[in-house]
Amino acid sequence: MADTALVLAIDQGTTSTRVILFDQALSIRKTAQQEFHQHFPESGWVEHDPEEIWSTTVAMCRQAVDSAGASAAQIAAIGITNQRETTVVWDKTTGRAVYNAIVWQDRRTAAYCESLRAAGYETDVTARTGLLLDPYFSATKLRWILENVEGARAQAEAGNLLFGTIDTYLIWRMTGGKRHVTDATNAARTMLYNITKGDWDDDMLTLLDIPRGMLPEVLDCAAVFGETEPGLLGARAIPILGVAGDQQAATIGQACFAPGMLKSTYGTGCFALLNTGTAPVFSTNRLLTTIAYQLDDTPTYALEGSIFIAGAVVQWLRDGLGVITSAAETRALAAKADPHQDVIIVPAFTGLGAPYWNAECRGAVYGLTRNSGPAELSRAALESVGFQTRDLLEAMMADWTGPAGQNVLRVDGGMSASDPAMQFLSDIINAEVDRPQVLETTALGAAWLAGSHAGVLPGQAEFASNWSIERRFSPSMNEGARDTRYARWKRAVAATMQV
Ligand SMILES: Nc1ncnc2c1ncn2[C@@H]1O[C@H](COP(=O)(O)OP(=O)(O)O)[C@@H](O)[C@H]1O
Ligand SMILES: O=P(O)(O)OC[C@H](O)CO
Repeated sequence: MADTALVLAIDQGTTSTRVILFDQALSIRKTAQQEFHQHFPESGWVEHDPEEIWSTTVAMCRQAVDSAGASAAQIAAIGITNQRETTVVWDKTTGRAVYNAIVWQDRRTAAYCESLRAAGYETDVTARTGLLLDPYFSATKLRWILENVEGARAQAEAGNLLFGTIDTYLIWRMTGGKRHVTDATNAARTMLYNITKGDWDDDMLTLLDIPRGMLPEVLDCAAVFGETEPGLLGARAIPILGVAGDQQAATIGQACFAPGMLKSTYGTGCFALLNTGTAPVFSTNRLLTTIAYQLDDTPTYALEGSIFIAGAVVQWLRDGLGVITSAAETRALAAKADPHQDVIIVPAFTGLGAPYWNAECRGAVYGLTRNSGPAELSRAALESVGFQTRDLLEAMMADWTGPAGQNVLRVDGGMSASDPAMQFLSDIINAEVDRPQVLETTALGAAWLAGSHAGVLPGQAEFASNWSIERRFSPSMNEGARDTRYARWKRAVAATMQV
């Protein structure tokens, strides 16, 4: 193992592209980050420009390497982690996308999903893919492009168009069009992949009328995905050896390798994943079944709860209401909130995700008085994330009969920096909440996949034993208060869904 070996992790997220250079001690040498444009062409539609995703990725890779004073020769491997489900279709000759990337948040296929549900398909779709019939996933977005972009269906049937999630699109570009591949975790988010058979599902392809030839080859998370075109990051071709969807990469970065271990990532939204081992657990409580990671041809499954608004509620206080100027201000404001007021925000700005899956309802604030102000709203915003997490964990625990892990929730993501939010979370779920030293767990997971496959980072057991805690939050709320407050939240959600 050369001392100089570095691993480059690309974290292509919903709002920004981040590239982190790790050394062999898994310390961060350099981070480069750039936001890109969000396009909202119609109500409920969200798109990204694939060229901008590509250009920010190349620019941030170069910036991270250059500003670290490193050279391509020192980079042993590249790992990629990405916003999941977001769908790109491109022409395999020109490399140009035929339409913008349709983002995971986009709801344009809601009516089509509803028609499939009304026709009785949901149970079968869930049995095959682990997912629910929701516009969130790639399949109906891909179908929309084939139906609505002029000439796309004919081109696809002639074998000229390719489909990919963002990992696949980036690898295609990075390898100069030589490799059309994805990993099992990203495949599992398309609603076209049979998660128990480990292959694209022909019945799903028939149902949605999608040509199989458009789909990438599916590999393990640590595998040879290709190598960069010389010139992209210096003269040397660099191998791409690790890929996982961002929430799965965070599960890996949090070393949740044993059944019963649970992580929750608080970024724009919140995604909680419970490792359920090598056999899938199918939810009876409206959670998703997904692949946490696949190594050595063996999938490890997870139950997933997806909340669409977590840190975004704090952004709304800042950008929508203008009552704060930075997210961190919520800490001091929440501490000043009147303890006699019980303001509740149900942040259903784009409907509610798991376990409610209500696309139609919209947000609400309850319990306002003449004295309610920025302090009470800040506290309510931070608490809304704890309440929503409890909803997820209640559903998970109802589904899960395996070992309880350590009855600990490992947290990460930008909002996990908020001490009051994490303390309330611990209080309302009545469990320990552990915040790790490295909060960039998503990039860390991708780096570990690539670096361990390259032989420059430790194996799974040593990686897990190196995971270290920065702070543990323990529950301090009494049971009566916890029950009263959670019951009020449930009433607030019920009322919000009725309006
Ligand atoms: N100190 C803080 N207190 C509360 N929320 C925070 C704090 N710092 C960041 N956030 C929230 O975290 C989110 C950013 O987290 P990040 O992991 O970068 O998200 P993403 O990857 O989804 O863009 C923002 O929505 C922001 O409002
Ligand atoms: O880009 P993020 O961090 O908001 O994550 C998005 C998720 O992968 C969507 O499923």
